[in-house]
Amino acid sequence: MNNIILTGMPGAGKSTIGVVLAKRLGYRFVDSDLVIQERTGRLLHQIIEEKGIDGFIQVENEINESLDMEKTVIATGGSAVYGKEAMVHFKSIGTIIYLELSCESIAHRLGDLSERGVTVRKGQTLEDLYEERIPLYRRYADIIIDCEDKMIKDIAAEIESALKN
Ligand SMILES: Nc1ncnc2c1ncn2[C@@H]1O[C@H](COP(=O)(O)OP(=O)(O)OP(=O)(O)O)[C@@H](O)[C@H]1O
Ligand SMILES: O=C(O)C1=C[C@@H](O)[C@@H](O)[C@H](O)C1
Ligand SMILES: [Mg+2]
Repeated sequence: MNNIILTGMPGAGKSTIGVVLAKRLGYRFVDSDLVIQERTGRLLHQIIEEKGIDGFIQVENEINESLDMEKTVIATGGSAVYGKEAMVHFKSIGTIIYLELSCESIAHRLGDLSERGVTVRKGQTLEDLYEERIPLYRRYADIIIDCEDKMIKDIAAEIESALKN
C-alpha cells in the first residue's frame, strides 16, 4: 500500500516533517503517538508510569500493528522500532523512511529525557539509547534521510524526490 512511515529518534522531526510532507503530497497525516493516547485514554508518560517501559512498548506495538490506512504519512513514536510485529506491518503497508540525526543534535533538541517520556531505562544515557536503536532504525528503513543541519521544508522536499526514484 502507498503509505509513508517516518521513523527515527525522539526529536528527529517525524511529527513536524510528517505534516509538511503530507501537505506537499496531498496525503493524510497520522501521528501514532496521538492514536495511542486516543485509544488508551492516557497520556504517553502515564502509560509508561502505569505499565512500565516494556508495557508501553507492547501497547505501542499492538496499536501500530492495527493501523490500517491509505495515502497517509504516519509519524511514529521514537520507540516504535522495538515493536517487531508493528515494523513488519509498516513494511507491508508502505515505505519506511528513517530520519537520521546525530546524537548531539538529538540531545540539543530533547533537553530533559524524563520530562519527554522517552523509554530510557535506569542507568541508560541518551548515547546508550542512540547506539541501541540506530541498527534497528537502519534495519527496517527503505530510505534513510540525513537530517543534519537541514530545514524542515528541505527535508520534506528531499523525501519527496527520494520517493520518485
Ligand atoms: N529540521 C529541523 N530543524 C530544526 N528544528 C527541527 C527540525 N525538525 C524538527 N525540529 C524541531 O525539533 C523538535 C522535535 O521535533 P518532533 O516533535 O517533530 O520530533 P519527533 O521525531 O516527532 O519526536 P517524538 O519521537 O518524540 O515524537 C520540535 O521542536 C521541532 O520543531
Ligand atoms: O523514543 C521514545 O522512547 C518515545 C518517543 C515518543 O514519540 C513516544 O512514543 C514515547 O514517549 C516514547
Ligand atoms: Mg513525534
